[in-house]
Amino acid sequence: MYSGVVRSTTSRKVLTLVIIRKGSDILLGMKKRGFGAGKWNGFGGKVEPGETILEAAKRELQEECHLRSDSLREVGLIEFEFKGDPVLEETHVLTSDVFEGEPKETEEMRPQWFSIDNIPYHQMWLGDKYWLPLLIQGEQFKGYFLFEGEEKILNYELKTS
Ligand SMILES: COc1nc(N)nc2c1ncn2[C@H]1C[C@H](O)[C@@H](COP(=O)(O)OP(=O)(O)OP(=O)(O)O)O1
Repeated sequence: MYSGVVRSTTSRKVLTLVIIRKGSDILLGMKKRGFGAGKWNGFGGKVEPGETILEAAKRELQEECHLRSDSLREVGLIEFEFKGDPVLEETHVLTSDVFEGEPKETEEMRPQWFSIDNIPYHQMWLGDKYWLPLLIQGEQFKGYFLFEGEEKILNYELKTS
Protein backbone atom coordinates (compact mmCIF):
# COMPACT_ATOMS: atom_id res chain seq x y z
CA MET A 1 0.00 0.00 0.00
CA TYR A 2 2.83 2.44 0.83
CA SER A 3 5.84 2.62 -1.41
CA GLY A 4 8.26 3.51 1.38
CA VAL A 5 7.51 0.49 3.53
CA VAL A 6 9.09 -2.91 2.94
CA ARG A 7 6.91 -5.70 4.35
CA SER A 8 8.62 -8.73 5.84
CA THR A 9 5.34 -10.59 6.31
CA THR A 10 4.46 -13.62 4.19
CA SER A 11 0.74 -14.07 4.93
CA ARG A 12 -2.31 -12.04 5.81
CA LYS A 13 -5.04 -12.36 8.41
CA VAL A 14 -8.22 -10.41 7.63
CA LEU A 15 -9.91 -8.86 10.67
CA THR A 16 -12.73 -6.47 11.45
CA LEU A 17 -12.90 -3.76 14.09
CA VAL A 18 -16.19 -1.98 14.84
CA ILE A 19 -16.57 1.33 16.66
CA ILE A 20 -20.19 2.11 17.56
CA ARG A 21 -21.10 5.75 18.20
CA LYS A 22 -23.98 7.34 20.09
CA GLY A 23 -24.00 11.14 20.07
CA SER A 24 -20.67 12.23 21.53
CA ASP A 25 -19.92 8.78 22.99
CA ILE A 26 -18.18 5.75 21.55
CA LEU A 27 -18.57 2.17 22.68
CA LEU A 28 -15.41 0.29 23.60
CA GLY A 29 -14.97 -3.12 25.17
CA MET A 30 -12.40 -4.25 27.70
CA LYS A 31 -10.87 -7.37 26.11
CA LYS A 32 -11.02 -10.06 28.77
CA ARG A 33 -8.96 -12.79 27.16
CA GLY A 34 -6.66 -13.62 24.26
CA PHE A 35 -5.02 -11.13 21.93
CA GLY A 36 -5.12 -7.60 23.37
CA ALA A 37 -6.45 -8.72 26.78
CA GLY A 38 -6.50 -5.83 29.27
CA LYS A 39 -7.01 -3.18 26.56
CA TRP A 40 -10.10 -1.20 25.56
CA ASN A 41 -10.85 -1.72 21.89
CA GLY A 42 -13.62 -1.84 19.34
CA PHE A 43 -15.38 -5.13 18.63
CA GLY A 44 -14.19 -7.53 15.99
CA GLY A 45 -12.12 -10.50 15.01
CA LYS A 46 -11.18 -12.76 12.18
CA VAL A 47 -13.22 -12.93 8.99
CA GLU A 48 -14.27 -16.57 8.60
CA PRO A 49 -14.06 -18.40 5.24
CA GLY A 50 -17.06 -17.53 3.04
CA GLU A 51 -17.94 -14.39 5.02
CA THR A 52 -17.84 -10.86 3.70
CA ILE A 53 -16.15 -8.14 5.77
CA LEU A 54 -19.58 -6.72 6.61
CA GLU A 55 -21.01 -10.09 7.64
CA ALA A 56 -18.00 -10.77 9.85
CA ALA A 57 -18.21 -7.33 11.46
CA LYS A 58 -21.92 -7.75 12.24
CA ARG A 59 -21.35 -11.24 13.64
CA GLU A 60 -18.47 -10.18 15.88
CA LEU A 61 -20.40 -7.15 17.16
CA GLN A 62 -23.29 -9.37 18.18
CA GLU A 63 -21.08 -12.12 19.62
CA GLU A 64 -18.92 -9.75 21.64
CA CYS A 65 -21.47 -7.28 23.04
CA HIS A 66 -24.96 -8.34 21.82
CA LEU A 67 -25.52 -5.24 19.65
CA ARG A 68 -26.98 -5.55 16.16
CA SER A 69 -26.35 -3.09 13.38
CA ASP A 70 -27.41 -3.25 9.74
CA SER A 71 -25.80 0.11 9.05
CA LEU A 72 -22.11 -0.58 9.50
CA ARG A 73 -19.91 1.17 6.96
CA GLU A 74 -16.22 0.68 6.37
CA VAL A 75 -14.22 3.84 7.03
CA GLY A 76 -10.69 2.58 7.53
CA LEU A 77 -8.19 -0.05 6.52
CA ILE A 78 -5.14 -0.59 8.70
CA GLU A 79 -2.31 -3.06 8.28
CA PHE A 80 -0.75 -4.06 11.58
CA GLU A 81 2.62 -5.79 11.52
CA PHE A 82 4.51 -7.14 14.50
CA LYS A 83 8.28 -7.31 14.03
CA GLY A 84 9.31 -10.94 13.63
CA ASP A 85 5.75 -12.14 12.96
CA PRO A 86 5.19 -13.33 9.38
CA VAL A 87 1.45 -12.57 9.53
CA LEU A 88 0.18 -9.13 8.48
CA GLU A 89 -3.12 -8.19 10.12
CA GLU A 90 -5.35 -6.54 7.51
CA THR A 91 -7.88 -4.81 9.72
CA HIS A 92 -11.08 -3.32 8.30
CA VAL A 93 -12.51 -0.59 10.52
CA LEU A 94 -16.27 -0.04 10.44
CA THR A 95 -18.56 2.31 12.28
CA SER A 96 -22.21 3.21 12.75
CA ASP A 97 -24.43 5.23 15.03
CA VAL A 98 -27.46 3.09 14.17
CA PHE A 99 -27.84 -0.09 16.20
CA GLU A 100 -30.32 -2.21 18.12
CA GLY A 101 -30.04 -3.58 21.61
CA GLU A 102 -28.15 -2.68 24.75
CA PRO A 103 -24.46 -3.54 25.09
CA LYS A 104 -24.00 -6.58 27.32
CA GLU A 105 -20.87 -8.11 28.81
CA THR A 106 -19.76 -11.38 27.24
CA GLU A 107 -16.96 -13.85 27.95
CA GLU A 108 -14.76 -11.87 25.57
CA MET A 109 -15.59 -8.20 26.20
CA ARG A 110 -16.89 -5.83 28.89
CA PRO A 111 -18.52 -2.93 26.98
CA GLN A 112 -18.57 0.66 28.21
CA TRP A 113 -19.52 4.01 26.67
CA PHE A 114 -16.83 6.71 26.68
CA SER A 115 -17.18 10.37 25.87
CA ILE A 116 -15.04 11.29 22.86
CA ASP A 117 -13.39 13.83 25.19
CA ASN A 118 -12.35 11.08 27.60
CA ILE A 119 -11.12 8.13 25.55
CA PRO A 120 -8.83 5.85 27.61
CA TYR A 121 -5.91 5.88 25.16
CA HIS A 122 -3.51 4.92 27.96
CA GLN A 123 -5.29 1.54 28.16
CA MET A 124 -5.62 0.98 24.40
CA TRP A 125 -3.39 -0.18 21.57
CA LEU A 126 -0.72 2.48 20.94
CA GLY A 127 -1.81 3.14 17.38
CA ASP A 128 -5.36 4.06 18.38
CA LYS A 129 -4.52 7.61 19.37
CA TYR A 130 -3.49 8.26 15.76
CA TRP A 131 -6.38 6.76 13.79
CA LEU A 132 -9.37 6.87 16.15
CA PRO A 133 -9.56 10.70 16.08
CA LEU A 134 -9.87 10.45 12.29
CA LEU A 135 -12.85 8.11 12.62
CA ILE A 136 -14.42 10.44 15.18
CA GLN A 137 -13.96 13.38 12.78
CA GLY A 138 -15.79 11.39 10.09
CA GLU A 139 -12.70 10.87 7.93
CA GLN A 140 -11.83 7.81 5.87
CA PHE A 141 -8.30 6.54 6.34
CA LYS A 142 -5.69 3.93 5.44
CA GLY A 143 -2.77 3.11 7.64
CA TYR A 144 0.17 0.88 8.46
CA PHE A 145 1.69 0.30 11.89
CA LEU A 146 4.83 -1.70 12.64
CA PHE A 147 4.94 -2.80 16.28
CA GLU A 148 7.80 -4.25 18.27
CA GLY A 149 6.00 -6.19 20.95
CA GLU A 150 2.74 -4.68 22.17
CA GLU A 151 4.09 -1.46 23.65
CA LYS A 152 6.32 0.06 20.96
CA ILE A 153 5.58 1.43 17.50
CA LEU A 154 8.66 1.39 15.26
CA ASN A 155 7.04 3.01 12.24
CA TYR A 156 3.63 4.10 11.03
CA GLU A 157 1.90 5.78 8.12
CA LEU A 158 -1.63 7.14 8.03
CA LYS A 159 -3.44 8.80 5.14
CA THR A 160 -6.93 10.21 4.84
CA SER A 161 -8.86 10.08 1.60
C1 LIG B 1 -2.00 -3.90 16.90
O1 LIG B 1 -2.94 -2.88 16.90
C2 LIG B 1 -4.25 -3.11 16.99
N1 LIG B 1 -4.99 -2.06 17.42
C3 LIG B 1 -6.33 -2.18 17.55
N2 LIG B 1 -7.03 -1.13 18.01
N3 LIG B 1 -7.00 -3.32 17.27
C4 LIG B 1 -6.27 -4.34 16.83
C5 LIG B 1 -4.90 -4.31 16.66
N4 LIG B 1 -4.51 -5.51 16.18
C6 LIG B 1 -5.62 -6.26 16.06
N5 LIG B 1 -6.68 -5.55 16.46
C7 LIG B 1 -8.08 -5.96 16.54
C8 LIG B 1 -8.60 -6.62 15.33
C9 LIG B 1 -9.68 -7.50 15.92
O2 LIG B 1 -10.86 -6.73 16.10
C10 LIG B 1 -9.14 -7.88 17.27
C11 LIG B 1 -8.40 -9.20 17.26
O3 LIG B 1 -9.31 -10.18 17.08
P1 LIG B 1 -9.09 -11.63 17.70
O4 LIG B 1 -7.71 -12.08 17.46
O5 LIG B 1 -9.57 -11.63 19.08
O6 LIG B 1 -10.04 -12.39 16.74
P2 LIG B 1 -11.10 -13.50 17.08
O7 LIG B 1 -11.69 -13.95 15.78
O8 LIG B 1 -12.07 -12.97 18.08
O9 LIG B 1 -10.17 -14.56 17.65
P3 LIG B 1 -10.52 -15.88 18.40
O10 LIG B 1 -11.43 -16.60 17.48
O11 LIG B 1 -9.17 -16.50 18.57
O12 LIG B 1 -11.19 -15.45 19.69
O13 LIG B 1 -8.20 -6.88 17.61
